[in-house]
Amino acid sequence: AHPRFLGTHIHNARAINSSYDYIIVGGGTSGLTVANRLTEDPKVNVLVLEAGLMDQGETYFSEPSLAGGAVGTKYDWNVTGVANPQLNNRSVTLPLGKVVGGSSMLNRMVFDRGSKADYDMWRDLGNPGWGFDDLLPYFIKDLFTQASHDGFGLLLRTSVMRSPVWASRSRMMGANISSGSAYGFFWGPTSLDPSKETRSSARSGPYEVAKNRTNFHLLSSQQVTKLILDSSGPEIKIEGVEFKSSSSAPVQTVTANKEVILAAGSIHTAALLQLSGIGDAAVLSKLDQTVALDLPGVGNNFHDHQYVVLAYTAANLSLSTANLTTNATFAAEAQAEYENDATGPLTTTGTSAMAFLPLSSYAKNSSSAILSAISAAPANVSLSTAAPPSVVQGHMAQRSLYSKFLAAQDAASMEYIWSDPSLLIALVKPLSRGSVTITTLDPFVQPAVDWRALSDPADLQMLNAGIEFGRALYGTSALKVLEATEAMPGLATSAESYVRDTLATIYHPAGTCSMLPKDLGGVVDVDLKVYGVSNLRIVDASIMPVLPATHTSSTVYAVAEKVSFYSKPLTFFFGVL
Ligand SMILES: Cc1cc2nc3c(=O)[nH]c(=O)nc-3n(C[C@H](O)[C@H](O)[C@H](O)COP(=O)(O)OP(=O)(O)OC[C@H]3O[C@@H](n4cnc5c(N)ncnc54)[C@H](O)[C@@H]3O)c2cc1C
Repeated sequence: AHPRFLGTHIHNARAINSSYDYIIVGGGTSGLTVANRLTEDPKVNVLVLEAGLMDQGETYFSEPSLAGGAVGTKYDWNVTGVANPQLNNRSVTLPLGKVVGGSSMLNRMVFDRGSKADYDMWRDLGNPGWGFDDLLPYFIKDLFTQASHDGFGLLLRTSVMRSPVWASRSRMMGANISSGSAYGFFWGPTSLDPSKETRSSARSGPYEVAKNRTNFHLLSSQQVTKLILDSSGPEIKIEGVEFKSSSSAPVQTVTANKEVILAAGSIHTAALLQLSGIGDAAVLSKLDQTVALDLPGVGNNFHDHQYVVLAYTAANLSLSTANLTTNATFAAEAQAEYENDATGPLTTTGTSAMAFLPLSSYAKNSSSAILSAISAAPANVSLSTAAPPSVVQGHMAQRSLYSKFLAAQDAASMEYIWSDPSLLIALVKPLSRGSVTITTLDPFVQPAVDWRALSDPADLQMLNAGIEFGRALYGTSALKVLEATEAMPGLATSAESYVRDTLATIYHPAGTCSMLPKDLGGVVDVDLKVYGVSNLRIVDASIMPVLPATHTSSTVYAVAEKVSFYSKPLTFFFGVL
């Protein structure tokens, strides 16, 4: 047995206990949120195993204007997807946090929620208790216990507007983004501590709150490589996990007295299940993996938000983000202002002015044709031929709800982010579905991430319409003052070829362990327990059956808050508002 260690962040793997009530795999956004809630009960002890490092206080983890600076560094898994024929055989890179705090440390800090229709779709797919009204208390709870007037929590707010043209002249369309009407133009909130104007993350929030509790241990730089299964009973039981600091390091083990909770994110949670013999038997057998549990949904239903840039130059833009790189005096003043007073342009990420629009708004002329094409297409049009029957059934159920969703006026499918003087245009309700699959039993080889973007032709049609609408915005009186010229794609290039050449992820992978009925390709039930396993839950972005039309972090926190309540043994729940 290991000697008992009464610390929190443990640097020596030998210093942990031999068993814990709960073992959480992944110390990211969802994992740390659940760890914080579980360790509120001093009788419960929790170990978080995190593959990444603890940060060293780098400025890109705190200053809003440097948000995303950790992408491509040692704090990023640096995953590359498989070549996609629909994208002219390009492989798209997918940044993912590999650090204590996970992707909440790498993200661009937009902190919004989807519309009522987004989460009601989750409920209507066979998940009672997961509609917008059910989730709202957990959105409000988030990391932070005290709600402010806008419902986004005291530690979160927006700051100085660095895009005055868009922000002041875009017509505010009355969007009430915190209570289920997340469509129209708005100034997006950011996850930001207003007392210091620094990033709020799972590291600065739940980790800081929980870190001095003696019942909370976090072991970083240790990758969980396998779940240890006991298959002797009617349901599989997870006895514990194996972990290693590197491919060549010795395997270590730790035992779970109650539950193992997977929070390794949409790519690695699915891969870890497959490495442990839980997944689509057809896929596992090909790898000579012993099939402990045939659960075809694992790794399927993978989807992500995706964007292109409509790039402009502007003759009449006096103040812009670019001044920070092109004007040394301006940049020095901004830096001094931030350091001395925590004010000024460096308090923003530069991408807070945004619009989420329904199909009928951005595709006025083509929305009927797009809806008809979706209805007429074979239900499995976007799926691989290898998709298991239950996954096909689940996709059919999604598509029938999509048709209603896309026809609605109060549900968005396209996002516009102002990045002066250009626009990022993101498809936030894609129909195409891909997969995440291990290709070897070596846990240090990244799984194949097959995005299959644009495999459903309707996605391309929506993006084409989205680009046309974006162009039209520059002709409105609000934006005409910029005297802007389109730089990319430029009128000589067709929108379609531009999309195929440049479409990229906007960093919201989801769906690979969907919360759905099992016969619809589900992996977890409404308590987020894995089907067929008595003590295994999944709490990360992989459980989203359909991506909401919003940036995902606030939804990830809300899901983790909701499941913490289910997980908590013998504790009382006092309400969340
Ligand atoms: C570059 C970028 C920009 C983004 N921008 C925004 C934004 O502006 N707004 C927004 O709302 N959302 C944004 N997101 C998305 C959002 O941050 C994620 O949806 C969310 O953080 C995912 O939370 P998670 O708990 O599912 O996974 P993560 O937070 O990624 O946590 C997973 C953790 O598990 C660890 N792990 C993985 N495998 C193992 C293993 N085998 N053993 C041990 N540990 C393991 C990882 O290292 C990681 O720390 C962005 C994401 C990225 C990457």
